Amino acid sequence: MSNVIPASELIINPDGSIYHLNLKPEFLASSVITVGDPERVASISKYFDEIEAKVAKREFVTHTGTYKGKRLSVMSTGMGTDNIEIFLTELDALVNIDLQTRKVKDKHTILNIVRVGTSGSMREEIPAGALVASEYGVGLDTLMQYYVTESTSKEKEVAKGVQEALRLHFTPYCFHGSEILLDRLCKGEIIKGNTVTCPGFFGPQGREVRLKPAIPDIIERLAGLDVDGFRLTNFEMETAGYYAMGKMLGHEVLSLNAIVANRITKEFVDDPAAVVDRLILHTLEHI
Ligand SMILES: O=P(O)(O)O[C@H]1O[C@H](CO)[C@@H](O)[C@H]1O
Ligand SMILES: O=c1cc[nH]c(=O)[nH]1
Repeated sequence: MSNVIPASELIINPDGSIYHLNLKPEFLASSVITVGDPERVASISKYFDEIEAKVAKREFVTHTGTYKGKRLSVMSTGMGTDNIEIFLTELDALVNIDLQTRKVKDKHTILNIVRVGTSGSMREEIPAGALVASEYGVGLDTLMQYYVTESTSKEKEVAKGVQEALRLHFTPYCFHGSEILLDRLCKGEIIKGNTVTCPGFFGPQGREVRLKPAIPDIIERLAGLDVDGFRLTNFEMETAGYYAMGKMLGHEVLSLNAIVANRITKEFVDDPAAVVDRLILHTLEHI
């Protein structure tokens, strides 16, 4: 028998919805497509046969409906792993906690969660316009300093390699995405990669606008890393948080990346929405 989770720890709104996502369990499908940008939710749900629910609070916008008869939720998370921590904790609570009794349910429900996001390539051979499925996510943020995690020896080796390459004062984290979803979605034009998740878009990804990054050669250091054949491919801001939280909470999670920038050739795609749309249509067909 699990303990009652107090009102201050898992917050339920007066209408019975969960605090930040503003959702009730019945509004959530078991397959969820996630995006960073709240406006991207409608650019996916416009392909639905019908939309049964639209809910919004802060950066968390949800549309639930059906695509070719399959029930799906599309949800936005905003940017960064701090948002992903809130997002996945509350998403999991909607299916694995009885919100009336505030107890963990005896039967665990697994969600299929696919991130459809944008990303920058750190490899010349992965051009702007490519689509990448993240096999591993490596987090340069400190979110996992606050959770008790278990990782495989390969994940630990990669994390240590990245720490040494960047001479960081803390250990980054590394987690594998869902094998099941990789098999299902990494096909056609989608290539496999390993994604670095950064706690920012500019300095932490080696961009210099007015401020000097502390690690100005971060791209070269990360792109040059080789841990027994393991190579990093692209930068973004959420994947590692998804993979770590998803594994701890027991869900299938995959991150798909529309490469909009190549940091080596300095290119940015002419029409980012068109690249994202290719990834959206692929995801809707195969999820
Ligand atoms: O396009 P989204 O999903 O927001 O993903 C990427 O784009 C944002 C930065 O522009 C970050 O959230 C990064 O992870
Ligand atoms: O270079 C990029 C492009 C998209 N998103 C990122 O975080 N970085």
